[in-house]
Amino acid sequence: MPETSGIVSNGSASDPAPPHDTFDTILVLDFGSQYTHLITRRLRELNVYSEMLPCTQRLADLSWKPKGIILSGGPYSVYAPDAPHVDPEVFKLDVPILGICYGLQEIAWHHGKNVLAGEQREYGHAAPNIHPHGDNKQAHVSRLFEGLLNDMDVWMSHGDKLSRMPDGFATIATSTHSPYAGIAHEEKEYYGIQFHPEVTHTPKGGVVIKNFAVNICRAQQNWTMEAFKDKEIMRIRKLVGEKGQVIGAVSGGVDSTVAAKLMHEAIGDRFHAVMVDNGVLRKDEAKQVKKTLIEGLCVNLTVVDASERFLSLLKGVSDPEKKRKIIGNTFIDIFEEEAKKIAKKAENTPKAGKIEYFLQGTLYPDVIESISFKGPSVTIKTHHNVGGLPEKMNLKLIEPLRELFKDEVRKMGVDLGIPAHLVGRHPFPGPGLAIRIIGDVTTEKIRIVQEADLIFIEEIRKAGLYDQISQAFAALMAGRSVGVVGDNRLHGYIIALRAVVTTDFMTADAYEFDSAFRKRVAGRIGNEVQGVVRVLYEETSKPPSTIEFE
Ligand SMILES: Nc1ncnc2c1ncn2[C@@H]1O[C@H](COP(=O)(O)OP(=O)(O)OP(=O)(O)O)[C@@H](O)[C@H]1O
Ligand SMILES: O=c1[nH]c(=O)c2[nH+]cn([C@@H]3O[C@H](COP(=O)(O)O)[C@@H](O)[C@H]3O)c2[nH]1
Ligand SMILES: NC(=O)CC[C@H](N)C(=O)O
Ligand SMILES: [Mg+2]
Repeated sequence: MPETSGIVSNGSASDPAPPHDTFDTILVLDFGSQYTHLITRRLRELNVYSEMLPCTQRLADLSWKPKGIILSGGPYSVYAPDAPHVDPEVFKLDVPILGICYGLQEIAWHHGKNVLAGEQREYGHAAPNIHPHGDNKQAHVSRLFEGLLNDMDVWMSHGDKLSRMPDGFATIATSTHSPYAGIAHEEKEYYGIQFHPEVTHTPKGGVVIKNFAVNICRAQQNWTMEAFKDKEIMRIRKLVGEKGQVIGAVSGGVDSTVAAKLMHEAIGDRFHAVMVDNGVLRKDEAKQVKKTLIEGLCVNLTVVDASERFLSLLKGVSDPEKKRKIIGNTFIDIFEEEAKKIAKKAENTPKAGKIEYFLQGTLYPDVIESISFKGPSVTIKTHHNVGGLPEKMNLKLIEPLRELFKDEVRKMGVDLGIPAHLVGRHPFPGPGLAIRIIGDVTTEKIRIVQEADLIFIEEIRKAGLYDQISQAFAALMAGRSVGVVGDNRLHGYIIALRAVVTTDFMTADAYEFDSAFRKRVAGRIGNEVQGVVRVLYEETSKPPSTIEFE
């Protein structure tokens, strides 16, 4: 990934003022816990800016100084030969450190290798006792637990424990199974807790995180979406320069629309959005996106109608991975062609220079996997990938949303004046209906799935359910089934409907419609979509299923 790829870069020469230079920043070092991203989340809810980096981050490579460091939990045992450890320089930086679970054990390990496997694992709820510490006359509750009472409800998930207290540390909390549920070295401002304050199962966890970040690290609470947005616009302006041009792929989805609007605010018409009609979009999507982006948001947009090109390449292809690769590669070819055309046009305009950057709407969850020190996990599905593009075209990436979660991006969208119905849209995958049609893709099948999808979404909106559902769509099943239409036999198609509720799209539950709703939609699709004889509802959760159908 190029150095300038986004705002988590450690600050390259061409990267004027990344947020960690402008906002007090808490550095979260990730040991691979499932909850690490929640720590950054909780901090931002406090208006404290934070960045997450792999636990193996070398401090010498960091161009900025954090206000404090949080060491996350992780699945390893610190005493195992291959266990990950932080750069020892972390302990020479003279900033407060909070260790959570593995992080606590890592602090202890660094101070005397005193961690071992416990006899009893501790999963779930616990109610630790908060201990006053200090000498007898001046015993006080640790600053980490200020404002908290005993028997606070916390969530634990560990099997290892400290064998003894590291030198200079004191116990600040105990629980039935954890004599070292909380430890502190108040002079050095090092704190360790065995429980997870970042999860919602620890209701007062936010207070612990606030005590650490605001009271102990003295981080200013000035990170707001508004301030972030304004600073990001300034940063992009400086980065791109007075004449630089930027190209970006937009789909009409939330992420690329917000990124495009932000880029337009920053550099106006020197930003060129390109939307590809790949023939497998939802009904009238290309027309609608054009209207929204050009008329509604004044963004400079070219819609490339490449539907015939895509459909001829997809002809006879049934394997979903092959479909994804064909679509991904053709996307890349088309953007490359468009970038050349735009560059050629710009040759004659004195106000604009060459195209140097490529805009992507990458979000934080997309990044977590790739920056976790464990490295990317196995490929379940090849996500259509515009990431191959900048390298091939010699462009540098700009990813202004790289630090944000979807709901934060939606908030930024609203701040940028994008209408709520657009920022609230359900996600739609780049390979589109091609992966919602099982088997080969034909124009007839595309028509059927588009019409069924339109009815399903229309009814969901009418019932006022759209915002309660994270993603809903129609898919077309393989094979045919016999129906009877107007006294005739019809060997027709089968539509499946899927609606899920999820926060991060990594796991999901089926949304439960009432039977009147289900009958109404099935009835409408059967009657109105020619060729359909059967409508099924799919209710498997993810896992074991996935959200898309292929
Ligand atoms: N038809 C398309 N034309 C141009 N670019 C596309 C198209 N489909 C997808 N992309 C690009 O792929 C990126 C990833 O797609 P993805 O669906 O994850 O995001 P999105 O469409 O912006 O938002 P959402 O997740 O809400 O659908 C988009 O941000 C966009 O850059
Ligand atoms: O832009 C995208 N390009 C893709 O190739 C792609 N594949 C799946 N998805 C979306 O990702 C989420 C999780 O989907 P799955 O459970 O099917 O993996 C769901 O929201 C899917 O719609 C994609 N989005
Ligand atoms: N959640 C964690 O960080 C667990 C840490 C360590 N693996 C333990 O079992 O104690
Ligand atoms: Mg999309």
